[in-house]
Amino acid sequence: MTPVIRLDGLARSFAGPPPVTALHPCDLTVERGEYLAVTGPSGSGKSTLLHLLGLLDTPTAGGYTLDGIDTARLTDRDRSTLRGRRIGFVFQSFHLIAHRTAEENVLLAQVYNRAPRAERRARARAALRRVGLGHRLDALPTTLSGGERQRVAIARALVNRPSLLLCDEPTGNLDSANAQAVLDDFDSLHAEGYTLVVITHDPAVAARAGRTVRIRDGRLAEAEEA
Ligand SMILES: Nc1ncnc2c1ncn2[C@@H]1O[C@H](COP(=O)(O)OP(=O)(O)OP(=O)(O)O)[C@@H](O)[C@H]1O
Repeated sequence: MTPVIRLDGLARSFAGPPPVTALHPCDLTVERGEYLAVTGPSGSGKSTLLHLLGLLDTPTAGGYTLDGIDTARLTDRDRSTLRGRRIGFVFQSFHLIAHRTAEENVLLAQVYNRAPRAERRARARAALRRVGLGHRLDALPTTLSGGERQRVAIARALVNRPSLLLCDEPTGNLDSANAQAVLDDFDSLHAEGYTLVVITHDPAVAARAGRTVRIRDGRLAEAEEA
């Protein structure tokens, strides 16, 4: 089966001054259905890797194949379409649109799927019900708790049935009960066959993933089994 992610010598430097190699050439394969944690101290290169994996940035060397598609060959527009259709993002600070309801936030994520509006609305509601928010469809983010906001973000990330769920410190702004609820959601998504990559500095979050890679000073290495 085609891996979801294949990195071949992927690297990112910044010209500076001073010049910085944020990510040294790295190889990584993530198979469909894997649950991978990426850990590393502050400044190690986690965000740099996240931006590359999320097609939000382009590498200075090496290749990234997503779902068998060589991303280096794509135009900016095709990269955006690929990102919109195949990657679901969950960020630490939720990134919801403040003046739109939960349902509208999830609806708006579907600009890249060509379903009719009624179907998109039905999908948005189903995604919100899936994360236990069927009763808060019309709520504005400001009226939701942090845990509820993150569950709206998860519904938004899922609504296009992405190949990859890319999560950046997803529990970083949550209390421990809400963090557990989000991690439980990730477990069930993993059980359903979703591919998850979770970037975190929290060992308790990483411990939930089946596999961990570590970044240190821009170098990626497979972590030993705990
Ligand atoms: N746009 C940029 N220009 C120059 N240097 C950069 C840029 N972005 C990141 N860096 C440098 O690359 C290195 C890796 O940064 P990165 O943000 O990926 O680390 P991180 O592991 O995500 O850190 P944190 O956990 O604190 O967010 C750092 O030395 C950083 O200063």
